[in-house]
Amino acid sequence: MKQKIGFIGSGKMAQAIMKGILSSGTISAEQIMVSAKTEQTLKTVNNHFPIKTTMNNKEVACWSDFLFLAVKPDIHREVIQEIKDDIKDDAVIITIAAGITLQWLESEFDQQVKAVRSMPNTPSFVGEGMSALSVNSRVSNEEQDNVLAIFRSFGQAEIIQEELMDSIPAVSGSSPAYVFMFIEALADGGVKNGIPREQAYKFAAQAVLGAAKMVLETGLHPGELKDQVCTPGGATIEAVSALEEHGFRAAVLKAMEQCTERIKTLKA
Ligand SMILES: NC(=O)C1=CN([C@@H]2O[C@H](COP(=O)(O)OP(=O)(O)OC[C@H]3O[C@@H](n4cnc5c(N)ncnc54)[C@H](OP(=O)(O)O)[C@@H]3O)[C@@H](O)[C@H]2O)C=CC1
Ligand SMILES: O=C(O)[C@@H]1CCC=N1
Repeated sequence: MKQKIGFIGSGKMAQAIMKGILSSGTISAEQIMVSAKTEQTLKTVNNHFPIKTTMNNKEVACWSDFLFLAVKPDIHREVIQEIKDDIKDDAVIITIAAGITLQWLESEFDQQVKAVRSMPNTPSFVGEGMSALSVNSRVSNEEQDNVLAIFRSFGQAEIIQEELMDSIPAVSGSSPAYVFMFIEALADGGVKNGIPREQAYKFAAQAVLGAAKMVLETGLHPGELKDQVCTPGGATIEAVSALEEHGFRAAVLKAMEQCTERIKTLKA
């Protein structure tokens, strides 16, 4: 791919994407330019990635064929006001922000903008991202393929109906946070029983990675995979029983409900 990719905002999510893109080798460092609010962040970015950086959002806007808006939802309006007259006529604008809709982007840019709404996640950093994307009618099939190629360079990506976008953070955008909590808790339990902490993290994280791969690669129902671990009258079913008793699944569903409620309030 030869196009130029810009990022306005270089925080945690943008840096995860940059790392994933560059590690894939699909896009070279010369094809990426980023901006941020502070010089401190751009210095950090430059320490990790040999890419162009600037404090000037307009410079990124007029340079980019694919322009990521990687700022928080409530910063989108001020950034768009600043850059909207500078973007290329055929630029594809990609927001990664929770709650920012395609219709809102179209109205804020006040022109026939090509817009993509996306929800990536931080495992993009290691090339294992999961991103959901919706595009507006002005994005051509070829442009959609290019956007998918960018997102697939750092993990998996799928187009979904925009109506479902508010529900994606709870299941894949935010969920790495709860999975990290789960891994931390597993490791704490191991440490409690005397396993050295570093080994406990490794055993816990590899068990989560392996379990996820089993779901993705066997095609078996997660319940069936769970059943395969539970030896009748054995130890695992005791753990499963205790998790049910303490509302494990209900806690996850409640967390997701609250996450989705919050997304609705983040709409600009
Ligand atoms: N973190 C995550 O796991 C995910 C986040 N997202 C979305 O990504 C977006 C960013 O989140 P996240 O990376 O976590 O947040 P961060 O706070 O880490 O990053 C925000 C970035 O925006 C920059 N910024 C703020 N104001 C401006 C401005 N006026 N012009 C240019 N840059 C500006 C900040 O600059 P500086 O660093 O200099 O202050 C910072 O680099 C959000 O919209 C969020 O919904 C989506 C999926 C997952
Ligand atoms: O916490 C947030 O609002 C963002 C959206 C998904 C992950 N982080």
